Amino acid sequence: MTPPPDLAVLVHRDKELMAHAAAARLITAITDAQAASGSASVVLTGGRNGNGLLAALAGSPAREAVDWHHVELWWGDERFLPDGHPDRNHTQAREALLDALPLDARRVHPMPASDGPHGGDPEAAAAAYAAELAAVPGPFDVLLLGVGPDTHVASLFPGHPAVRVTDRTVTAVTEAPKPPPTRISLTLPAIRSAREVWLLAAGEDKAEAAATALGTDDATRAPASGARGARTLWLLDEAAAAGIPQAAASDG
Ligand SMILES: O=C1O[C@H](COP(=O)(O)O)[C@@H](O)[C@H](O)[C@H]1O
Repeated sequence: MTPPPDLAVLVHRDKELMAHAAAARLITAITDAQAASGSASVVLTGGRNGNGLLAALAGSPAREAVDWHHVELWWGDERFLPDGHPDRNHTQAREALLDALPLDARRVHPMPASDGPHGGDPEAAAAAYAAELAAVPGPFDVLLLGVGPDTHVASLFPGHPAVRVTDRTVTAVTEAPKPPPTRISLTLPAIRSAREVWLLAAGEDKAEAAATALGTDDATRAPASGARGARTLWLLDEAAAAGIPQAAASDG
């Protein structure tokens, strides 16, 4: 399998190296975007690999090269839980990195919490986030997605109706197969509007997911396969790359 020219698969030795290499790549992407337009927009992901990247970035002296005040931060999905809940992707991102950065609070856009202005109504919360997104011009520069062992990305799970939503940028997700069951997620069309989509997968429990998603175009069966930007990068470690054909991958 030779990947199309707008898709690359990079394989790093292990998950620590993958996290550090992805963090370095993100710093470069942000500084490049800022050099071109004065600001950069990044969509964060939850999960082990997303948080690993943020922790690596927190420990990198090169993070000082970024003008953090002019970074627009969004989330690809959120667990619909009270603000500050330890399982919220926002809480985990704050702990891993964000609290240590000189960000402009007006440019940080967490998805609504279940104790926010929309109460426990995930549909209203999703609509509010879609409106917030629509108010800020321009495509996302980099959209990060952790790939789940079942090929889910953001909160789009295989076979779940949310994968097929195409009439809005943000959707409520109920009855998710992974706890918590109620979530908010960008839709595939919103993900596909990004300049760059980076899919992160490390560890042997991601090997089957990576092989499946890279071998199909059926996003309903394997949501990660439908997560494509103008440019798409799969960032893997050797364990997660174990099932993909050699021809598809390059050493990171
Ligand atoms: O629940 C979620 O899981 C995925 C992947 O998580 P991982 O721990 O298996 O890497 C993550 O991408 C998503 O943002 C999150 O809400």
